Amino acid sequence: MHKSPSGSTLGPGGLDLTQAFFRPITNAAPPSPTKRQTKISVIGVGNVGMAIAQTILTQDLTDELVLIDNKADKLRGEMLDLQHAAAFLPRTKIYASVDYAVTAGSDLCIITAGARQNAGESRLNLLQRNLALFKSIVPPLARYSPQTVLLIVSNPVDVLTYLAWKLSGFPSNRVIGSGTNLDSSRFRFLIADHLDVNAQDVQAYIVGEHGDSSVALWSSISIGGVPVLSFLEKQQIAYEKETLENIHKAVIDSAYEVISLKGYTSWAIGYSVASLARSILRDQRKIHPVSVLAKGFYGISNEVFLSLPAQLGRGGVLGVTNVHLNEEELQRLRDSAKTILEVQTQLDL
Ligand SMILES: NC(=O)C1=CN([C@@H]2O[C@H](COP(=O)(O)OP(=O)(O)OC[C@H]3O[C@@H](n4cnc5c(N)ncnc54)[C@H](O)[C@@H]3O)[C@@H](O)[C@H]2O)C=CC1
Ligand SMILES: CC(=O)C(=O)O
Repeated sequence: MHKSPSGSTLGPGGLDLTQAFFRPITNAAPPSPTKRQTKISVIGVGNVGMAIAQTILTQDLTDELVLIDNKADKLRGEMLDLQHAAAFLPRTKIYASVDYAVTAGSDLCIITAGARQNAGESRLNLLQRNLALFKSIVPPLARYSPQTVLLIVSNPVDVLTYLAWKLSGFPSNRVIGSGTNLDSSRFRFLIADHLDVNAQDVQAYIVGEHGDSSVALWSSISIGGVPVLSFLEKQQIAYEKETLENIHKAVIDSAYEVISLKGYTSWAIGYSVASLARSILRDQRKIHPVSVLAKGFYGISNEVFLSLPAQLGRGGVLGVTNVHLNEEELQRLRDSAKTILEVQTQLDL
């Protein structure tokens, strides 16, 4: 920028930017003082963080998007690359910094930073690698945004959600793990594919650990309002338990397969987390299977986070649905809680 002889600012080509010619809109109303800006911070700009960021942008879920990572060059590169799409996207201010001060006043902080699985590796194996990292991430986030909702995505997501709860000192309703929202989408896709219906018409939940001990709630599946298992039983159509188990196994194997093929998973988790961001920030009161403090539900007496169908809104978790579990599902859910608890006891807080 240069100055003209009159002292006004000159833009590219020496054009005087203060001339009326450059004011594209005249008599514009001043910005509304009552409009509340929404701010989302995404911590970690790897495959998952960027898939989430770009889905949030395309779905117009926030006024400000902040990116944080400890790799300054990659971070700036990702920020610029997204900013350069401004002409094709809803208007969103995008910032990036290695300094957590930029996250101040966030409504939602999404943590995706950390190590990911190698091919064939369990999520639970990542705990020690991501523990130290969370100790450096959660306290500054909580300090700069004391009213925020924390949404944890890094794995092992259930144990790290518990850790984030402890490190933040937040009430449990404001600390949520993305949990089995993704597994349930994979489940709905596979059921829909099997029955040749639309996945959006399939209501079906995977609960428990986001991982190998997850639990499929077969007894509560419905399609277009028709409860599947009781319908099949009443019609005396022998439903194959093995087919059902195979679908659940395919859900568990999904991430392993994608990781062995492309090295990581990203697009589905991007959409999954954007759906959670929408329900929280737009106070949708929608039910999602997400990782919540499970103590007191279904006979679970320990402080563990695992996925249950929960109602999400502006305050975070508004409640947990009283979905009916049969004896087998109940036992599997308690076993899943035990698996998570065993890993959690390795935490050195
Ligand atoms: N909960 C879920 O459903 C899913 C969870 N994940 C998990 O998400 C995490 C991220 O996966 P990817 O993005 O594929 O990994 P990635 O390796 O592509 O990205 C990780 C990012 O974290 C950053 N990072 C590392 N240490 C940091 C620190 N101290 N502060 C700030 N940033 C830091 C890295 O620089 C990198 O940009 C993994 O733990 C993975 O297992 C992945 C898919 C689904
Ligand atoms: C990596 C992972 O947790 C998933 O895609 O389910």
